[in-house]
Amino acid sequence: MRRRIREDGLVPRDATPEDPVTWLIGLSGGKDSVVLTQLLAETFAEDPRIELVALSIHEGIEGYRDESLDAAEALTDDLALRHETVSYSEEFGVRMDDVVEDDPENMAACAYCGVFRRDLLSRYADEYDADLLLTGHNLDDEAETALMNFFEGDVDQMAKHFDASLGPMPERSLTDKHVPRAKPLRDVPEKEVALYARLADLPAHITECPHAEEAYRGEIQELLYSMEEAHPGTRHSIMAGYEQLARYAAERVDTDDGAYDACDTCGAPTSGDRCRKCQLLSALAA
Ligand SMILES: Nc1ncnc2c1ncn2[C@@H]1O[C@H](COP(=O)(O)OP(=O)(O)OP(=O)(O)O)[C@@H](O)[C@H]1O
Repeated sequence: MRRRIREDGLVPRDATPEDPVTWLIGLSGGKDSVVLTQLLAETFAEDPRIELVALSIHEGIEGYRDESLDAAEALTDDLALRHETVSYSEEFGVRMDDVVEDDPENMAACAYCGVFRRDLLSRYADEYDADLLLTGHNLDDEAETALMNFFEGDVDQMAKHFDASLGPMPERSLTDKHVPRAKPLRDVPEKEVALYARLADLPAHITECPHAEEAYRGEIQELLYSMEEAHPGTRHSIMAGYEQLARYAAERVDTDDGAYDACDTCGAPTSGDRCRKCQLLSALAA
């Protein structure tokens, strides 16, 4: 993780103890974000150039999220880290347990949840003046995303991925519309993250979300498991090649084509009149 942070140039050269940078960590209380938070806190405990803040989002998933937020609370207490908690119900007036029942757009639960979560992570990153938003995505998560972009033939998405979170900082085209993101655990296989959480006895909540049903991602996951078993190292080589291709794509595709506007309803950056989150909230309210 430390090598990844160094190679990606995540700590800006001009950060000083007098003028530190703020890193917002998305802390779900699951194993990946718990390990990420623990390692970042250890690494930067004595570094006055970096201020860490953890943000946990309660999606309104009874039982599941209550327990993982307890884990997040225990960890941040232990690390004496600033920890903020927000919820879909307070922010949007919806709970995922009800959204899956209503399902006005006939979509998987993760499709709603991902839009709402991204909105809150970006909004609070802005609110806390964060310079970087860090999430616990691991090697398996990233290799799945890479393969999905390949299989969907979505080169523009590869370019966006590079500029948003994948590329080394100096090589990314950054916009002032979104706080840059980073995934420092993206070289570490999921099983190794889980093992670390167990061996370090971290308070991680290791259970699958009861609403998880991303059918396509599930198929890709199966494919990756079997390829990795037959050809160890497949995930790493996918990522090495993908990063290179995404870099070339980002050089050719203008990922900030100036098409950003403010959403008519909430003011969030969007390429249309209304952002996706506001469209979904209207559909849920109808
Ligand atoms: N409820 C949440 N609150 C804050 N951050 C979140 C939340 N859910 C996800 N994230 C961020 O997005 C990353 C990837 O999400 P994913 O759905 O894989 O998480 P998870 O399986 O709930 O937990 P983890 O990845 O921490 O094991 C997480 O590692 C975390 O950084």
